[in-house]
Order: sequence, then C-alpha cells, then structure tokens
Amino acid sequence: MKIYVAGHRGMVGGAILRRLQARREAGEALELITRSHAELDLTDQAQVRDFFQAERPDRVILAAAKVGGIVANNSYPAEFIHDNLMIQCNVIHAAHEAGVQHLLQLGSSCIYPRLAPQPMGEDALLTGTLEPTNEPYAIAKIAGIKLCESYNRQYGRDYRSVMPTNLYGPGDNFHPENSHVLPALIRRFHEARESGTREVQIWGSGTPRREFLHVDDMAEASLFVLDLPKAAYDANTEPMLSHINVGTGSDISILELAQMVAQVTGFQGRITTDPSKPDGTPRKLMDVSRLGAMGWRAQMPLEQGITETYRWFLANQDVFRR
Ligand SMILES: NC(=O)C1=CN([C@@H]2O[C@H](COP(=O)(O)OP(=O)(O)OC[C@H]3O[C@@H](n4cnc5c(N)ncnc54)[C@H](OP(=O)(O)O)[C@@H]3O)[C@@H](O)[C@H]2O)C=CC1
Ligand SMILES: C[C@H]1O[C@H](OP(=O)(O)OP(=O)(O)OC[C@H]2O[C@@H](n3cnc4c(=O)[nH]c(N)nc43)[C@H](O)[C@@H]2O)[C@@H](O)[C@@H](O)C1=O
Repeated sequence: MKIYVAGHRGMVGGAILRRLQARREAGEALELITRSHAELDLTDQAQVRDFFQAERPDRVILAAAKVGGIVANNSYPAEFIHDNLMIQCNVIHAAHEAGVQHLLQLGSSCIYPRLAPQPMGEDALLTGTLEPTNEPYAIAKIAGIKLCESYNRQYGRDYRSVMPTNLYGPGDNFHPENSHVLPALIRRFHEARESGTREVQIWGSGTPRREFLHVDDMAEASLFVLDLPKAAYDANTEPMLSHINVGTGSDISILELAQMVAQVTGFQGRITTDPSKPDGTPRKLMDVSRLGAMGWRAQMPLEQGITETYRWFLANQDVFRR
C-alpha cells in the first residue's frame, strides 16, 4: 500500500510517519511517500495535481497546514485562511482526480462555536459564533470537513476528518510568540530557570481551560480512524456530520498548566499574568465518546507527556526550525 503523508516534517505528520515506518519495519507492506514544503508547495494547484498524477497513492494523510497559537492566528489571519483553504482544496481535489479512495485530514477543535456546550460534541459544528482570534483558521478547517463530505456524497469517496484538541510533544514549535501555549511555557520557564529570573508571565488571565493531547496519541488515533472498516466508521458518523473528535476527555486551566510546567522545568519563582494578551475561547473540552465507542482512547498522562517533551526540548534546542 502506497501512503502519502503530507506535512511529514511537522509535529503531527512526523509522529504519523514514525508510526508508519515502525509498521513497515514490523513487516507491513507499506510504501511511504513524502515531500517537504520546499519540494512541493501544497498551495500551488498545478504542482499538487502533477504530483498526484505521477505518484497515484492509495491513501493520503493530510497533516500539512499553516499552524500556530493564539497570537499567530490573530496576527496573520490572511495566511491562516488562505493557505489552509488552498492546501485542502488542492490536496483533496487532486487526490480525487488521481483516484485516491481513502484520505484522512486533520482539522482542529477550534471549528466549534466559542461558547459551545462543554464537552463539545461533533454535532456542535455550525451552531454558533466562532472565537474571533482564530475564526479565519476555523472557517478553513470547517471547509475541509465539508470538502471531504462533498466528495464522499457526490463521488462515493471515503474521506475522513479528525478534529484534534490542543496537541503537544516532540517536534513542536517552541517559538516565543507564534507557538501554542504548552511549548511556549516550556521554553519560557526553562529560560527563566537558566537565567535565574524570578518571575514568569503567562498570557491572558490564566483562567481559560484547555485539553492537551500528546502527539503520539494523536498519531495513533489518526491511523486508527484511517484504518477503520467503512462500516464501523459509518456506524458512528453521519453523512453530513462525518468528523471525529480526538482528545483526552479532560482539561485544566492555563494557570494549572503553568504550575505543572514550572514544576517539570524546575522553576521556583512567581507566576504572573499578562492581561494585554488574548484569552481566546474560555473553555475547549472535547466530547470524545464517539471515538471511544469505536474503541480508541488516549494513553499518555499529561505530566508524563510534558516531562518527555521537556526532555526532547533539552536535546534539540539547537535545531529548532522556527
Ligand atoms: N499543533 C496543535 O496543537 C494542533 C494541530 N492541529 C492540526 O494538525 C495538523 C498538523 O499540525 P502540526 O503538526 O502541529 O503543525 P506543524 O506546523 O508542526 O506542521 C505542519 C507542516 O505542514 C507543512 N506545510 C505548511 N504549509 C505548507 C505548504 N504550503 N506546502 C507544503 N507543506 C506545508 C509545514 O512545513 P513548513 O514548516 O516547512 O512550512 C509543516 O511541516 C494541522 O492540520 C493542524 O491544523 C489541530 C489541532 C491542534
Ligand atoms: C490548537 C488551537 O490553538 C489556538 O487556540 P488556543 O487554544 O487559544 O491556543 P494557544 O495554545 O495559543 O493558547 C491557549 C491559552 O493559553 C494562553 N497562554 C498563556 N501563555 C501563553 C503563551 O506564552 N503562548 C500562547 N500561545 N498561549 C499562552 C493563551 O492566552 C490562551 O488562553 C488557535 O491557533 C486555534 O486555531 C487552535 O486550533
């Protein structure tokens, strides 16, 4: 089986590729195809079409996207909506034209309304107003779900969508401004401890609640959903509500998260808040019962995941891409 992993140099694509390589080494007949961003710009329709016509993979995993934390989303909304719409349209349409029957794409928990009832079920989609800090990205991700559903309805394709909660782990982006909260705090607390700084600021009020899933769990969930027999997938979804939440089912406040990161990194000073930065959605907790009914649940406890990610950060500080 020939599988194309789009975005294999990213955190999630990298974790998926490692899992597939392990399966291949264990004897599964897999041919894995990858292209870096420099080799294939997925926003370029002609390049993407030519690539699919030449390679004709059996399966596609779409983990390439323009990704960032709350401030990156708020600062570069045009890129977040444009790049993500283009990548999805190009990859999904070119896959269809090349006869690809099975595709899995990654969305995000931010597709749900800002004040959706908690935990957020898949049926909360399109029931209310989105969080303004990431509305352009969320609209693109919603379009991705609807693209898949439309090719399924009109052409009988089997294109599936998983909606991850906030992710973290090896290969994350530790940029001080553009990253998500967990890698940002690992870096900030580490640097404060190293330099002897006695105070670390966290953005916003510290009261928003978030759910964090380790990327290895996400990679396993992605392959689990892609590999599910169609009857099992269809039994737990609906033709126009076909996406599946992926998370742990529990959340913590940002202040509690900061205290955990401080402990893991050995920072013993004060934690203060920076109200000039946005809080974003007050709470984002996934209802993961649909995926649970299919037979999957997350394994990595948060504190252990943060400890392992901090170890990875320490070993890779010199090679951060961004
Ligand atoms: N990280 C998180 O907390 C969450 C992530 N997700 C989703 O998971 C998926 C993977 O995210 P994650 O691994 O964290 O993101 P990363 O930024 O780590 O990886 C994204 C990858 O996509 C590549 N890419 C971006 N634009 C293009 C392009 N135009 N052409 C080709 N390649 C491109 C990037 O390459 P390069 O860096 O060279 O541009 C990078 O390798 C995304 O769909 C994201 O929306 C969902 C919820 C939470
Ligand atoms: C995955 C998800 O990620 C984004 O949404 P978000 O959940 O709001 O993500 P975030 O990780 O950036 O922030 C979470 C919370 O944490 C607070 N916070 C404190 N201190 C820092 C800090 O230093 N950095 C960051 N980034 N946040 C901080 C921050 O103020 C906020 O209250 C979107 O891109 C969205 O599109 C999306 O899909």
